[in-house]
Amino acid sequence: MARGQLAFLLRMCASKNSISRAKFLVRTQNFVSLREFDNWVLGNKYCCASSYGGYRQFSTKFVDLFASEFGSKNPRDVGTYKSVDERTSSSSIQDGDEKSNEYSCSSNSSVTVVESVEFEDVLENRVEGGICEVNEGGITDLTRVTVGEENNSEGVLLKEKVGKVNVAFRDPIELYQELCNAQNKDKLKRSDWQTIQDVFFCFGKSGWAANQALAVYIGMSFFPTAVSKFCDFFSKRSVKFLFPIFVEYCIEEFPGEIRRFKSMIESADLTKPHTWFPFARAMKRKIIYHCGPTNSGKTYNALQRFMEAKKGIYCSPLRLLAMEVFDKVNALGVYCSLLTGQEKKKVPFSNHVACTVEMVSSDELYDVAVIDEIQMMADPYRGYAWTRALLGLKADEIHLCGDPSVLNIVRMICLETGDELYEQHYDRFKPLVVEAKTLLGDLRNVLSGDCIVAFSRREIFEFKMAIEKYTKHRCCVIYGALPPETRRQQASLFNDQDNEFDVLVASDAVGMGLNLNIKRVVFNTLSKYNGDKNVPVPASQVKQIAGRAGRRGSRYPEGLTTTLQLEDLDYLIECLKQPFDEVKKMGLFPFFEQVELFAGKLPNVSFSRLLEKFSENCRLDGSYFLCKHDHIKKIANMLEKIQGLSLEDRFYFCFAPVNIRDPKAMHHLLRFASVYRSAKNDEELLDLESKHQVLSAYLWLSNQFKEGSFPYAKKVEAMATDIAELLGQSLVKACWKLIELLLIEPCMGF
Ligand SMILES: Nc1ncnc2c1ncn2[C@@H]1O[C@H](COP(=O)(O)OP(=O)(O)OP(=O)(O)O)[C@@H](O)[C@H]1O
Ligand SMILES: [Mg+2]
Repeated sequence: MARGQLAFLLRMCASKNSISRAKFLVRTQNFVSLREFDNWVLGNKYCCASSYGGYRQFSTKFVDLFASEFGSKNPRDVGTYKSVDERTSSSSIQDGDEKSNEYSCSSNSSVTVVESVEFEDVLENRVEGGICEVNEGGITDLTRVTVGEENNSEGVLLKEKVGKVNVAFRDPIELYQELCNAQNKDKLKRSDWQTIQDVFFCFGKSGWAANQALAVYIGMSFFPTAVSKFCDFFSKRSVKFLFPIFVEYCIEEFPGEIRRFKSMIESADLTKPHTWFPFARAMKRKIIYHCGPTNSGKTYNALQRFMEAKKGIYCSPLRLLAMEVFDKVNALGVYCSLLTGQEKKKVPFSNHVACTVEMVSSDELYDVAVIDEIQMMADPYRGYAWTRALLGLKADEIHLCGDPSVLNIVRMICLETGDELYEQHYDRFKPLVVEAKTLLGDLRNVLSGDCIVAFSRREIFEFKMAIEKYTKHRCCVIYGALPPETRRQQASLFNDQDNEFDVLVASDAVGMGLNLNIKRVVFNTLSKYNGDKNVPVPASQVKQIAGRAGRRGSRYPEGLTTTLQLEDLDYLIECLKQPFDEVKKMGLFPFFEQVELFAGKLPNVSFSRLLEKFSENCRLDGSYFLCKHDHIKKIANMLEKIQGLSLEDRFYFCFAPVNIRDPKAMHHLLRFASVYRSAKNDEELLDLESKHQVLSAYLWLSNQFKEGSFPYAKKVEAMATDIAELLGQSLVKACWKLIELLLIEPCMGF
């Protein structure tokens, strides 16, 4: 950079509603400081709109004035300014590799406009995309500059500050002022202090610097004192001071590296997720938010519209709830299929489907969609599925059922998507009553219609056995690890009045939306193991679980709740009293295609490392967070050693619903992944061959003996076909076999 010149960027916004902007790198010449340049701008009656970091932003008006000063026809065209060069330029500056076109302007000052697309390109992302801060969920935009709606009537570009501003973009002069006022608590290390002393020693000895200082009336004799005081000042604030210069340096010296990183960051761009679904955006969707506490009729009302529709989809947070809706709707004569990660029950002639929210497809077109428990958008692990459903469902009418915690966020989404939002507010049918007496720690106080809530499988069975031993009650059990069919069977056994099973012992798997014949919810404890330690159950979850008591239409329309132990009662009351917290962010997770794009920028990296890198570098808008994915990474790590799986295979294997804390389940997943692809060596091929022989033997036997003696013939036939196909694939890639055999049996003359 030529001495005495300061480089800064003039960002000029173009017309309202247009995203194209004129971009200039402007160098002041003969201006001592940016401030002096500002004065020149103001002196020339140009309107200096605002400053952005170390750069100046100007309104469209300024661009026009600036253009007319230099005779440009089109103020938004960099090239036009350049062409003015012939008429007004007084000289040309050669500064490093950059060609600068100098334009004379007023008095004895001049401005240099340098077209610097590369440089601009690098900066654009940072300035336009906002200033980013890395946090747990990737990079979040803290500052956004939006052109268009936020241009006020004077054409002044407004900066929407969402958080603190990164010093990289600060004007050194402003920064200096701020540093002067700041109370500095940073302590330098001894070695850093020594380094700074050395630098200032050289500076103090520099004849050039002393000469330059004379120009601002710092005499030669005072110069060493000034340098020493400045050294002191600087040493306490050196990091922030140096940073803007560091940024300038990096941009000039490492454009390639910066461009590479930029492209990696861009491929991990999760901003503006509503634009990922152009078909849904092209629709004018009507969103109806059924907002209220548990047992207030939200799902019921949404389902009325679902059943009336020609084609509908119901998205549930739980398999059991999807099944409940599937049963209910079919019983009412509306043909409805069931789709969960594990089950596909296609009901002939059905136009309706009840599914778990992860199974939602944004390809199909629906008249009515219901997304139940919409507040789950904020769930740290699964939130992305609700966010995707809300943004991506192609339905004319979408009914959201949930508590008020995400109402504001849904309002914001609807503004972004352009969907119409209607709100319907509900109150609980009958208040939930807390029983102050509790069970006093004695399971003999269990009554018919009680649901005892425990958070571990072991406790669930202990309670079941104790209750059945010491009372006349029989218990059904529901917990997450039970297959959905078994859960459903247990739920209907409990709901059914004509049997002795009148008590339910359950985990939080009964927590959402279900309608069971529960009179009283009794919490065994209100803390839960989170994989690391015991933590209090969040109030929102306590409310959900307690809300299972006294459902309208059940045998007990008035609900009670209490605890097993007296000491837990206060926390229960506290939870039920707590208002719904407003949720500020919703979950997001990349689609496979996004991960694949990112993988292209980072070849030869393991899948779990890729996910790690993605979460470190992804960019998110302020109202989103990246969903936790430790469980996915754990599976990815386990599958690392399996050769030959494609990135897509790995991605979907990692989403398999296995309990990562269950070694058996993990072992089997590993085995499934190992045999998923064709056999990789002779041993595996032999294994497939002998499996096929066993299956063939079964089929042979089933044909020899009377029907029914070998009942699995159909299944076995399907398995045999699969294995035959796998064998075929393996043989196509069987070059290893030849090599191995050649090594082992060279004498056989292959
Ligand atoms: N208008 C109604 N007529 C008859 N039954 C109703 C009506 N509204 C709701 N119910 C019944 O009341 C019970 C609770 O309703 P619903 O499941 O809609 O509550 P919810 O607000 O969705 O609760 P949660 O937040 O727990 O999911 C259900 O069994 C439902 O069938
Ligand atoms: Mg509901």
